[in-house]
Amino acid sequence: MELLQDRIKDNNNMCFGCSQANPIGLKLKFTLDGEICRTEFEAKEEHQGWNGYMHGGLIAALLDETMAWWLWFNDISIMTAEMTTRYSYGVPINTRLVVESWCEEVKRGRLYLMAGRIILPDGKVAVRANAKFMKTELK
Ligand SMILES: CCCCCCCCCCCC(=O)SCCNC(=O)CCNC(=O)[C@H](O)C(C)(C)COP(=O)(O)OP(=O)(O)OC[C@H]1O[C@@H](n2cnc3c(N)ncnc32)[C@H](O)[C@@H]1OP(=O)(O)O
Repeated sequence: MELLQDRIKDNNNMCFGCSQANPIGLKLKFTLDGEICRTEFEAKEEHQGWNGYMHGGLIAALLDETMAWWLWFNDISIMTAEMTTRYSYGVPINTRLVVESWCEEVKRGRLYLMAGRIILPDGKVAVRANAKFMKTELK
C-alpha cells in the first residue's frame, strides 16, 4: 500500500516546506520518533525579518509543516484549518534549530489538535504553536 508520506516525497512535490526540488523552499526532512515528529533547520540571511532573526511568517511555515508531517507519518491527509503562534524569543539565523510536533487531541474523528515548538541550542523554547488540522482527501 502506498503511504501518504511516500506520495509527498515523490518527484512532483514542490511543497515550499518539504520538497527537495523547490529552489526557494526550506527543504525540510522529518523523522517520527515515538510520538514526536522532528526536523532541524538553520535559517540563513534570506530567511530574515529583522536583521539577524528569522522572519515570523517563515517561522509559522516551519511549525505548520512540522505539525502536518506528524499527521502524514500517521497516514492522515489534512489541511491546516487554524493556527496560533506564540513568539517568546527571536529565532537567530545561522543557528541550529530543532522543531518538534505532536498530537494533543482528535475531535469528532476529523479535527486534529496539534502542537509544535522551536528549540534553540541552549534549550530555550523560542516559539510555540497550536493548530487545528482538518482531515481531507489528498488531491
Ligand atoms: C503530493 C505532494 C503534497 C505536498 C503538500 C505539502 C503541503 C504542506 C502544507 C502544510 C499544511 C498547510 O499549510 S495547508 C494550507 C493552508 N490551509 C488551507 O488552505 C485550508 C483551507 N480551508 C479548507 O480547505 C477547508 O476550510 C477545510 C478543509 C479546512 C475544511 O473544509 P470542509 O472540509 O468543507 O469542512 P467544513 O464543512 O467547513 O467544516 C466541517 C466541520 O468542522 C468545523 N470547523 C471548520 N473549521 C474549523 C476550525 N478552524 N476549528 C474548529 N472547527 C472547525 C465546522 O464548523 C464544521 O463543523 P460541523 O458543522 O461538522 O459541526
